[in-house]
Order: sequence, then structure tokens, then C-alpha cells
Amino acid sequence: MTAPPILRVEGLDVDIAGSRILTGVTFDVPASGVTALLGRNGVGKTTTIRAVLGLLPDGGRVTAGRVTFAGDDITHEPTHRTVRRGIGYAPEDRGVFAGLTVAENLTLAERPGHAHRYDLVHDLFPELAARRDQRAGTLSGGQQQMVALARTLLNDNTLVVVDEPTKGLAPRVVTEAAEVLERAAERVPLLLVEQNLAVVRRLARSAVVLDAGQVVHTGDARDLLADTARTTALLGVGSRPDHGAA
Ligand SMILES: Nc1ncnc2c1ncn2[C@@H]1O[C@H](COP(=O)(O)OP(=O)(O)OP(=O)(O)O)[C@@H](O)[C@H]1O
Repeated sequence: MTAPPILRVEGLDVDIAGSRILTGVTFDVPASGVTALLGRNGVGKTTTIRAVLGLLPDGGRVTAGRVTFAGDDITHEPTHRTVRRGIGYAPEDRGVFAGLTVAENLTLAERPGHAHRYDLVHDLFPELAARRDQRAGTLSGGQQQMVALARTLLNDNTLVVVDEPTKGLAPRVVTEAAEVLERAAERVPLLLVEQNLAVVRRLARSAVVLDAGQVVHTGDARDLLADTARTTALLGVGSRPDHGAA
């Protein structure tokens, strides 16, 4: 028997400033492994995860559909309540406080009512223990990504959502970030927005592809990426650089 999905998105419509941005978006995130949310620039990936987290911009709202987390309807729930259920979020800009130390960044992420898993974080990222007194702004992009992920893993979350973790990283650092994500995914299911298909190939079990605000493909990630013609048609990879051999 397969476990029920940890997250279920059904028929989600989202409007922002009077424009329809998502239409009928439907997909499941299994309770283990990495699910990649893919698609060209501007198709609605970030809007999808922001809708799940109740973080749509001013003028944005869910007009139809349902989001279910661990069996509970969270569609119109305020973000703080959703997050307290056990969803961690590492945003595209990483949300790291540059002027604070690594240790202070982690302390600020501590969520009341959760066990704080410093043992897990330091086991996964020994480098962060060594750099605990270093200001986060002086870390490399890959190390800052470690801090962002460590913040999500500290609170024993049951799902972690990560938006474009390798964006803007040098190829060598992309490999480092992919390793970090791989280690994290052994502990908690990830919903990962990622443009780098080498990273997707390495990490993802399932893939959801968006185009113009609609889901146009769901299925096994490696099967999709093995089909070059389909990948090119859905993602336009021929026209986009795919940095870094992760
Ligand atoms: N605050 C906003 N106001 C108006 N339109 C917005 C806003 N946020 C997003 N959009 C529009 O919604 C659409 C989807 O954007 P979104 O950022 O979700 O795409 P994406 O797939 O994450 O793109 P990228 O890969 O470039 O991050 C785009 O057309 C964008 O212009």
C-alpha cells in the first residue's frame, strides 16, 4: 500500500491583480523523496508554492480549488498556522539575515512548540557548526543555501518547499548545493522548484510541469528527462543554459 500524499493541490485557480495566473493546478507531493516543480520562466511555479503557503502578494487570491496538507484543508489558512503544521520554506532569495551570524540565523528560525533539531542540522551540515560565529553575509552562495535549508530542518517539518536553490550559483557550488539537498531529502520530502535539469535528474523522483499557469505533465522525473524531445517541448531546454553538472 502506498502512503497518502503529504500535500495535495486540486483544481487551484489563482488571480493576481485581476489576472488569472493559475488555472486548475492539480498535483500530489508524495510523503517521501523529491518532487520537482518545473517549467519555463514566468509559468507560475513561485505563485503555486506561494498559494500553498498563503503567501500570495497583495491583490492575489485563490479563487477556486483546494490545498490539503497531511489530510487537512489549508486552502485559506493564514501562513503562520500553515507553517506551524510543519511546512518549511526556503524562498528563492534564501531569506538569510546577512548581518547576523550563522548561529543567530538558526536561533531566529526556532519555532515554538517544535523540538529544535540542532543534532540533525549539525550532523547534516557540519560546516555550519564550524562557522557558527561567522556573519551569514560573508558565506558563499552554497553555504547560505545550507543556512536556509538548516532553518527549515531545525523544526522537524514534515514537508520542505525550496524555491530555485541553485539559481545564481557557480557550477562547482551547484554540485555542493545538490549534495546538501540530497542529504536533506533523506529526512524529509521536498517540493523543489529547480531550473537546472542536472540537479533535477540527480534528486527528483517525480516531476510536475507547468506551462502558462496550468499543469501540462506529471510523472516520473527520470522518465521525463530521458525523453529529450518531450523535455525540450515542455521546458524549452534547447533555448536555456543548463549550468553545472550536478
Ligand atoms: N505580484 C505580482 N503582480 C502581478 N503579476 C504577478 C505577480 N507575481 C507574479 N505575477 C505574474 O504571474 C506569472 C507567474 O509568475 P511566477 O513568478 O509564479 O512564475 P515562475 O514560474 O516562478 O517564474 P520564474 O521561473 O521566472 O521565477 C507571471 O506572468 C508573473 O508576471
